[in-house]
Amino acid sequence: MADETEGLPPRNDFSAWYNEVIRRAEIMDVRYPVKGLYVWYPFGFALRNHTYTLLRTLLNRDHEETLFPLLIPETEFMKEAEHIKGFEDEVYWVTHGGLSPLDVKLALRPTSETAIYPMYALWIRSHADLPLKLYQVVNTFRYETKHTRPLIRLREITSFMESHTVHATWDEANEQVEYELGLSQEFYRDLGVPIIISKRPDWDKFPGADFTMAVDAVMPDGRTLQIGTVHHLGDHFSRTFGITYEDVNGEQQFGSQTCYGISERCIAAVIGVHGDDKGLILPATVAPTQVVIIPVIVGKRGDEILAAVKDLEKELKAAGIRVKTDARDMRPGAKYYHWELHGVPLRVELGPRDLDNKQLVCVNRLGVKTVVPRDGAAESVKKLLDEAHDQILERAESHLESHLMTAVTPEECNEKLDGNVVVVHWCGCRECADKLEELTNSSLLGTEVRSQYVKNDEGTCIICGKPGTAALVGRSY
Ligand SMILES: Nc1ncnc2c1ncn2[C@@H]1O[C@H](COS(=O)(=O)NC(=O)[C@@H](N)CS)[C@@H](O)[C@H]1O
Ligand SMILES: [Zn+2]
Repeated sequence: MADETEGLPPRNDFSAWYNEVIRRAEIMDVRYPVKGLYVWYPFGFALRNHTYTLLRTLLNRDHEETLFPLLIPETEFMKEAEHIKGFEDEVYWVTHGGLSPLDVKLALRPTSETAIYPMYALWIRSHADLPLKLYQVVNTFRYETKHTRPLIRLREITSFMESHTVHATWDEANEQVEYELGLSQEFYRDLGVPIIISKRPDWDKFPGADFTMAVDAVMPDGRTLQIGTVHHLGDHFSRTFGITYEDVNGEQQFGSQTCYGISERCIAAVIGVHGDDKGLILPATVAPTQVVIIPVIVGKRGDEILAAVKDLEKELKAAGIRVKTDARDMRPGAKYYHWELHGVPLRVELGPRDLDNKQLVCVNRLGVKTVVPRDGAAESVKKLLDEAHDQILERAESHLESHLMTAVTPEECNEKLDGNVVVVHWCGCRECADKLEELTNSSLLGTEVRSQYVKNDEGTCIICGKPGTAALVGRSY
């Protein structure tokens, strides 16, 4: 598929590196003839499926999966005023069936509130029907006008996980917001991606929501990537769509709702946060191939080595490890290059000396070499895969920590914003935020900041000097 000889651009030229690694590591093909729509290569799709299997495992603890239609009638889509305002210039419309114009035009879902909530209104009658917690993983469509980019900003979001829950009270919905934030923390820890959670300012919340909690990653260039959002919808949508239930006293009450979204940006974060100059570095939790065995054929013992490699592969497979053997007739170095580009967490070399010494030489994707006994290979490999995960998480955490700054003046903030995220204090008023954004060409990302590297403390507003609280400022994708 892709020519493997020339190297990748250096990672500090992140945009060029990212575009090239998406192609060379066979994640997505960007040549599809519609802007913002991309094609999954099989390797990328395998990575996507392992990632979403992990996400479904976490969601299935207290949600059920379902599937709603793609097309939303204009009559439903246009019901919630805020929602329309927020999406009217992003939504695609279907106006014809064949040659005949449709009497009601149909929206391609940009997100599915207006498809799901009319059905929730039919399903929910009594408090006994609550809480209702469903999710779906679907493609959604947004006519993005900003720069589109594979996995990061698509016009067809191919892997849009959206969870929609209904509760008896505002507080119970709020507990669900906290639950989904905890789920995000676990999901991203399993991906080795450190996150910062914050409350988006009012002008940036999801259209129709009470408030939005956002999950941000910091990419190598210091720009943030919003890799998840949890919205407390209050009863805005339940009033619009008539989602009511009979409470224990026989009274009709409006439901309180949340919705939660994660797209393939989670994969962009794995690629961006972990990679290096040689290509992808994949966490073993989602790597399509976790281990590659490289037979080192020297002299006349080729058959013996290949037989030993076959046994080893069989043993690792039987232990549930996703393993491949690369017995191609090419230089070991060229093989290493290929598997490093594809981010394989662990390489196992087996040559004549290793045969005689009944050992395996294991090298993880960060280059850490360990010699282990051939006996008990599956256990040793699983342990090395866990250690490799800890190492890439530690590497990512220290990158995040070193790219989180503080500033007390707009000038200082402006200086430090290059390649970093900055924590300031902000009084909470829009004017000061606008001023800061204008002075520093950045966005005020959020308050109530939750990260082990950020003190969510009080201070004086960076613009007006009035009492303020910690706020995250950054440039985002
Ligand atoms: N054009 C896009 N391409 C890729 N991912 C996107 C795009 N637009 C949004 N996302 C991701 O999708 C997540 C959810 O989108 S959202 O608009 O914030 N929230 C919703 O749509 C809610 N209905 C929750 S499902 C965002 O946090 C962001 O990570
Ligand atoms: Zn202020």
